Amino acid sequence: MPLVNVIRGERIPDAPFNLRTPVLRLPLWVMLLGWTFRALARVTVFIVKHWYVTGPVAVVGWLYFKWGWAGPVVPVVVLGVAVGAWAYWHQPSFLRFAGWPVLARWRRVAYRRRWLPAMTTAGLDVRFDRQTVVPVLRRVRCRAGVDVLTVRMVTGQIPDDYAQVAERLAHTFGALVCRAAAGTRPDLVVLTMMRTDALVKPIGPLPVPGTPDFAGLPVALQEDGNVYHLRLYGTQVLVVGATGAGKGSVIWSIVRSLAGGVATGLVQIWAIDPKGGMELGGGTRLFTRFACTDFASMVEMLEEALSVAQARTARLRGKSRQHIPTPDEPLILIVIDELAALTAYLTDRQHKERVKATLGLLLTQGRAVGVHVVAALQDPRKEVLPFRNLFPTRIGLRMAEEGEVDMVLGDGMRDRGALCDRISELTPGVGFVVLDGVKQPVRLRFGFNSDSDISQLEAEYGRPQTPSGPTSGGWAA
Ligand SMILES: Nc1ncnc2c1ncn2[C@@H]1O[C@H](COP(=O)(O)OP(=O)(O)OP(=O)(O)O)[C@@H](O)[C@H]1O
Repeated sequence: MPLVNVIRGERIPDAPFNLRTPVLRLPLWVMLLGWTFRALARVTVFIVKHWYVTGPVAVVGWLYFKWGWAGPVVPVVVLGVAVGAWAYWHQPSFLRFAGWPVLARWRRVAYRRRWLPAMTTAGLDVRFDRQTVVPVLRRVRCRAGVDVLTVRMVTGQIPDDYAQVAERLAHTFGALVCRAAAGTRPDLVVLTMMRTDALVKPIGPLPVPGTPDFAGLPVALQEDGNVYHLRLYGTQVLVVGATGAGKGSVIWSIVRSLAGGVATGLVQIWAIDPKGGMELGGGTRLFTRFACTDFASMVEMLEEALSVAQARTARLRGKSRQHIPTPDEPLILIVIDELAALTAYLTDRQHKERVKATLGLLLTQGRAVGVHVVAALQDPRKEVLPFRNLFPTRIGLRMAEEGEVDMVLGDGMRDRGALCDRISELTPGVGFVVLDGVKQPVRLRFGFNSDSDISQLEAEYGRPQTPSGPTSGGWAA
């Protein structure tokens, strides 16, 4: 083997036996001695490598030899009872130190059995120096419903090669979904195999924080069971999803997470619901301003928000780069359900031009001075929303077409696992988001606020309105 032709990966022999032409003539006893040493070395390596099986078998054998049947039976029963009690009384530590590691060992054997055909049929094997080289399965870890495989890639491969065939790998290994992400070292890729879906069941409304943390609002549950915190500071949020995808649940989850601030005056929510108030009309006392039928008042609201943002910018220039909300100068959140109604479907040309002129400036200037926008949209095409790229935070719910995913979440995100077009119609509120500094999209489900939850939220945190002459379908406080 020439030392220069070495690449990472597991080499697969081409034939069951590789016969080499003899170059040295050795006596039979030397050959026998060599084979014996080799066999002994292999047995020793096997015993040490599989200590978790060979160790207990040796102990049980020794006990049997010493005391007959009673020898192994009594300790095995005592151990079984102790493990059962541990699992019953403290399941988290049992799972962490015993349950998951044992399952991971077992699963590793199952993955190893199917590894070579899986890598070959997925096109992840490499022909090099007249040999087949496949990626090495380094480690398997298990969590509830998830297997995490650490794989050492063959030289020349990148994590995106695995992301592109992730669906094949999921079917091959019997997982619901497989996601590929870069590992902790450049030569490693991490494959996450989802065995069960933690997001199948709807999630109820999350608790309302007394004082909202604008750097992390609790709005959804991630598939690993952690709460997803949305950062509002310094950003604008776009929510894209087909009809019935649950855009309303995203909006209400955000409103809910800010309700504590609404009650204390730290937050003002200005709501625009061009669909006649069907979505947001249920909780109007949470909104300082609300417009739902009159497009002129919607445009005026946007223009007023822009003038607030510009006045704050002029005041803070050279003093601070981030506005800190106070009851005197609250954070303003403009919520728009169906943004395309203002940017594309509006028939009045004049209004449309005013929206375009205002929105672009508002999105760029507002985020540093506490004037934020959360907008929902069904159709993410450029002709519908020219401002897509001005929303740093984008949430993708169920989408109608494959091509829309990268359009919303960024190039290559569908390959990296954001399968928005595959989200079931039966799971509204499920979506993907790309977190700051993380290349892989995160799957989550937003909490669902029923009509009675919204009424309760309004009753608890809403403020009495002081309409200064209601505009048609809305008012200004
Ligand atoms: N997070 C959720 N969990 C469970 N069910 C949900 C969730 N979000 C929405 N739903 C259900 O799906 C239905 C449609 O949701 P929603 O109205 O929010 O969709 P949408 O995307 O706003 O649709 P449209 O664009 O047609 O208004 C709701 O009536 C509700 O029953």
